[in-house]
Amino acid sequence: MGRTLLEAVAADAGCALHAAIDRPGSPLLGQDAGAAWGAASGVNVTDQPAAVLHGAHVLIDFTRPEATFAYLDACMAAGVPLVVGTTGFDEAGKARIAAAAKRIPIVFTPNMSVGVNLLMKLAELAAQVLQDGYDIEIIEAHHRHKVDAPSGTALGLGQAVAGAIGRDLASCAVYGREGITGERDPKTIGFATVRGGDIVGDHTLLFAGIGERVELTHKASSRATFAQGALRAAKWLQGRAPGLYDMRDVLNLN
Ligand SMILES: NC(=O)C1=CN([C@@H]2O[C@H](COP(=O)(O)OP(=O)(O)OC[C@H]3O[C@@H](n4cnc5c(N)ncnc54)[C@H](OP(=O)(O)O)[C@@H]3O)[C@@H](O)[C@H]2O)C=CC1
Ligand SMILES: O=C(O)C1=N[C@H](C(=O)O)C[C@H](O)C1
Repeated sequence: MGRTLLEAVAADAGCALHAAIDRPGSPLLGQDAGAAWGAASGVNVTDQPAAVLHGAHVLIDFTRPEATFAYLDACMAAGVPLVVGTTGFDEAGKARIAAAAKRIPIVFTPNMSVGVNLLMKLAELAAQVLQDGYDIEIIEAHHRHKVDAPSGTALGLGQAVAGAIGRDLASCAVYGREGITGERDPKTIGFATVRGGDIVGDHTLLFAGIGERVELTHKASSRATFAQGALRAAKWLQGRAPGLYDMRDVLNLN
């Protein structure tokens, strides 16, 4: 995503690259951020967020939770808004982001695409209509390099559905099945994960009833859609009060 973001910034006349940050020890440190695809950006990659954030309008983060926490601290110190696309946080990690959002404006969202955020909205409506007599399952597929499962988007979909029909996701989620599982409990929400090749990101929300089923599916075919969403969120954050926002706020879907 870092590279896709750099390409998106370079192509957007409304954006300018201020800094490019990678982890300590990265072989890219000190190199021009555009070197990876042969387009000089004039900005060298650094592992020192605190040193480069002053003067930035926003930091966009697609990394790992432990890196996000370091960027949260640096953004709070510099008073810089933050867009967090990283997934894989536990409840304590999410609480840490929410606490930081009392001091700086943060957009925190597992999926920056317009289509998935519309899907979240449609999911709530579908769940309200189909909550009785339909088994709810969420199936996601991603590339072989993805390290967290289920995807942040799948969990977000589960949260949206559970919230819409008054179920507690923490107690009704079933993450995969194996062996003699017994019959399906109708109140559960099931998750299934596929990992392989270069799948950019597929999500299906399935309502399976007797005699019919409804499937709501989103398929991302390019990571550019996530980068475009991140830039949209970054622009939307300018001048916002501190607070925890998500992509549905940015897209006016809430
Ligand atoms: N919200 C959304 O729309 C989307 C969210 N994502 C999420 O974004 C995250 C990144 O995805 P992706 O780009 O595919 O992952 P990659 O593994 O390709 O990239 C992660 C980057 O973070 C760096 N990194 C890892 N650990 C640290 C650390 N401790 N400190 C600083 N940097 C670190 C990696 O450096 P190095 O390679 O040198 O280890 C790498 O540059 C994932 O959580 C993914 O789920 C992805 C796409 C869309
Ligand atoms: O890791 C990815 O690639 C993606 N991660 C996000 C997630 O976990 O939901 C969003 C998107 O599907 C791509």
